[in-house]
Amino acid sequence: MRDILDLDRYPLDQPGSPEWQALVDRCRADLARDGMFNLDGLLRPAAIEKALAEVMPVMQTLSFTHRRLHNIYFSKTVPGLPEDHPALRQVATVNHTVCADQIAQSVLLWVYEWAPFIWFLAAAMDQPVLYPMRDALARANVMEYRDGEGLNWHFDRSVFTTTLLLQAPAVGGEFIYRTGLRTADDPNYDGVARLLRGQDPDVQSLTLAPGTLNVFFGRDTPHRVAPVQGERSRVIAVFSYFPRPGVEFSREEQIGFYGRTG
Ligand SMILES: O=C(O)CCC(=O)C(=O)O
Ligand SMILES: [Fe+2]
Repeated sequence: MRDILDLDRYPLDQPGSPEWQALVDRCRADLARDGMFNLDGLLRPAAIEKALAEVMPVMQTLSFTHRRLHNIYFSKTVPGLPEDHPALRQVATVNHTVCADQIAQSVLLWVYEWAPFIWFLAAAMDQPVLYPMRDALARANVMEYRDGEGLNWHFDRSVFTTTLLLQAPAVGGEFIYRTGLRTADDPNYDGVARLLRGQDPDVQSLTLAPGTLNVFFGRDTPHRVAPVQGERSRVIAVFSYFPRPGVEFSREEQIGFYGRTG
């Protein structure tokens, strides 16, 4: 794992050491302030190359083209919300997805399942324990955004989302997010409608560098990826963990996100 992750800078392999605890504390402080934390350069350059060499042939031949109109909830209806409420406004997404079952033996899946990585995330997220998903498709994805493609406004299924950027585009592809828009108790539909109208002053934008680990509260932080411009695509791994074991998408969700069940 030392060849893959920069464990000199980020001692994930020494849980409980003062250096590990300092890193956890730093991530918690960032989360409290920004709703996210970043570990720049966690994935070493040679490992990025290896991950891309493993994933891109699959991306070019077997990826699912995710192209659809959807609302921010990825769900046709929301109980208690009239169908014409502006929070349900439709937006368009196009990108390409490789699922975990298509890259079972890969650097990325190895990182996804590496226990010290999961322990570190649990500590940073203040969770007693975290589990990888059981879902053969959704547990880990690699998404490619080509010229003109992006991912539109949405909330994630998991409380927090973990990404590792593998390739950055020359222009566009910014990660755009709005921290603290809703809570478990307050869905803030009017705030969602204002965001979708482009009138939320608290929207922030982040340009990630390859190798950066980004962790954010995806379930309650609406986010999108701005359209990529130019030849070089944006390629990113997305990992999902849950505080309980055995989590799976519904068949409907699998079809909606991946065009198949698994
Ligand atoms: O590409 C990204 O940076 C975010 C991906 C994402 O939001 C998702 O897969 O749910
Ligand atoms: Fe997301």
